[in-house]
Amino acid sequence: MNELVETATAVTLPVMEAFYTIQGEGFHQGKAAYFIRLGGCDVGCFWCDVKDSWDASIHPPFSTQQIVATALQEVNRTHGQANHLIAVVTGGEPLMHNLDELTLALQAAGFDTNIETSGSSPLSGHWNWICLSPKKFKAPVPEILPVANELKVVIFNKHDFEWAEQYAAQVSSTCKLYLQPEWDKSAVVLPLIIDYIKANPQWQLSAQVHKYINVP
Ligand SMILES: C[S@@+](CC[C@H](N)C(=O)[O-])C[C@H]1O[C@@H](n2cnc3c(N)ncnc32)[C@H](O)[C@@H]1O
Ligand SMILES: Nc1nc2[nH]cc(C(=O)O)c2c(=O)[nH]1
Ligand code: SF4
Ligand SMILES: [Mg+2]
Repeated sequence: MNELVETATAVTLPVMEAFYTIQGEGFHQGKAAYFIRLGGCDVGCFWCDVKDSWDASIHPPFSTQQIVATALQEVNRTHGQANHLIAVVTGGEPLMHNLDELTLALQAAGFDTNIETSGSSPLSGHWNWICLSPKKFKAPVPEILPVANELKVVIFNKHDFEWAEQYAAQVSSTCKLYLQPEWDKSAVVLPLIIDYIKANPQWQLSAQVHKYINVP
């Protein structure tokens, strides 16, 4: 008798680290959030603050079931339930992976799903919140612009304001607008950002608060 043997391979994703902390950036800054940092990035920002994430092959693969079980275990230990607690999927560039299964499983477990992305790979996943941080080194795919909930542009020098406006013109009218100083250039660019926001109050400051309060 010929039988079809189902060889369903579980989806696995390279996980660099996962941690429960305070969201330090953007619209949800200050809220408790469980971060899942996936390995792999093909964008190559020279000022990236997590370059160890770039090579996916050095980060061990985990099934979505394992990732979600670990998330539930961690938040249950500290909080008691996942009900609408934010799970932030970041990286690396998380959209290098198909995130449909992970986000469905996170939502089924009760989490809200938020993503931090450069938008440079095709959009996948089911998201409660999309934070788009476009990069000059690999442009976002056009389909992510109208669905971004938040546009967060890293400012490295004075020319980046004009570049930020080009993206602000392409996102939806409800998309929140943030300027974030490149961490090592903060002394120079933070005063420029403050002046810019005072003159253009549709923009807000995102200051990477986690780096000031020393949480992951
Ligand atoms: C490490 S990235 C990972 C997610 C995705 N690859 C991206 O770039 O959006 C997370 C956030 O940190 C920002 N970021 C990375 N390096 C930074 C730096 N040196 N200073 C300020 N923000 C930085 C990115 O722009 C992004 O908004
Ligand atoms: N606390 C905290 N907030 C963050 N917001 C975005 C982060 C990221 O690296 O994606 C990040 C991070 O690494 N830590
Ligand atoms: S896209 Fe994100 S993870 Fe990739 S190099 Fe740029 S900041 Fe780093
Ligand atoms: Mg970070």
